[in-house]
Amino acid sequence: MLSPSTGSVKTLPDSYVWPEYYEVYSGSDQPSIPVIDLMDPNATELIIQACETWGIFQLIGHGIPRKLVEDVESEVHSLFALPADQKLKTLRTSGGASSGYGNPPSQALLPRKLWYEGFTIMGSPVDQARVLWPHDYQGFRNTMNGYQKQVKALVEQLIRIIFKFLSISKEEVNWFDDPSNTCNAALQLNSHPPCPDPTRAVGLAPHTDSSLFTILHSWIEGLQIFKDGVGWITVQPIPDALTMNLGDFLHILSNGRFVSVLHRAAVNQKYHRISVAYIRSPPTNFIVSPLLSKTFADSGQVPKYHPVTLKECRGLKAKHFQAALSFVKT
Ligand SMILES: C=C1C[C@]23C[C@H]1CC[C@H]2[C@@]12CCC[C@@](C)(C(=O)O1)[C@H]2[C@@H]3C(=O)O
Ligand SMILES: O=C(O)CCC(=O)C(=O)O
Ligand SMILES: [Fe+2]
Repeated sequence: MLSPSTGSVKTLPDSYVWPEYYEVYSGSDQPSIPVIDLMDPNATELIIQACETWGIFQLIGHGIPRKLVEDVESEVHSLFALPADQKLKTLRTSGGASSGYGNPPSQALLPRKLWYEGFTIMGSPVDQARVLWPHDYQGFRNTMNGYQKQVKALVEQLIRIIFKFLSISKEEVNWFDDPSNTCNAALQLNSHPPCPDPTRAVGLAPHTDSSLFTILHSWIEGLQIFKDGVGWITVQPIPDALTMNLGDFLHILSNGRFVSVLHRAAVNQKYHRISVAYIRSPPTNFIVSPLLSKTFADSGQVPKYHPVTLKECRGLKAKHFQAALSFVKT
């Protein structure tokens, strides 16, 4: 967690220095992640292909209005601009999956400090909004509610495409449409203020999301992904695109066919970078096993992972960081 004074700090304090950390692929042949137009008649095939090769792509033609995304940016900026003692009133209760201000669970026990502040919204944003702005919380609440609704519909549309491809039936995932389940999604707000020494500092540290699918918005460069055989590469933001990344649970469900992409956020000297992730997961106690669908199970594949719940997976992640999934391997 950043200290309140870091905005004006001229040199990077030692506690934020990550030695030999910032190696980014800089070859001129740097590959870039696929850009997919949801209105393209071949969108489904392109999405499946991108899930198999990259685990991440940029989506255009998604129908989420730019004005709404601009409003979200501006509300998130005002949240992080609040005085520290105000933000601390919403401090997350533990390292676990809860709402509020503080480092998210996979980032809670890292050896070095992050040039980063985070805020998690699970369920309705109203309780936290009331604490942050006791007299004027409607703006934040309405904007976040509106965005939550739209990204929820979009991410579920994509997950359905994938379930269909994996021949997973509605009955097998009846939790997916259960409206009483509010702990299966989080709006993760991330703030990376300008940093005096960006090549030695780290924003959100390397992780995979334990989600099915995540929708990520940021207008400023900073998201980096790890591509096998290439190394860390920077994702170039495209106006109006949303970045879609797969999480551990679609990786496990697909028996490793889809990539759960390792990613992190780099910081920069000039801009205050905000990013907003909508992370959609199964319910915490649902047991996910590879080849859930009978069609796939009958195809003679051997499961590469043990059945696992989201709860177990998050616990492993908090303890073992990127190595977490290796503990679930058969
Ligand atoms: C609903 C979620 C999803 C969480 C946990 C909980 C609230 C915060 C989310 C994140 C956000 C940052 C990366 C991550 C890996 C983390 O550390 O916290 C995510 C994690 C997950 O994907 O499991
Ligand atoms: O800031 C970014 O681009 C990455 C955010 C992210 O990975 C997350 O919130 O899970
Ligand atoms: Fe992430």
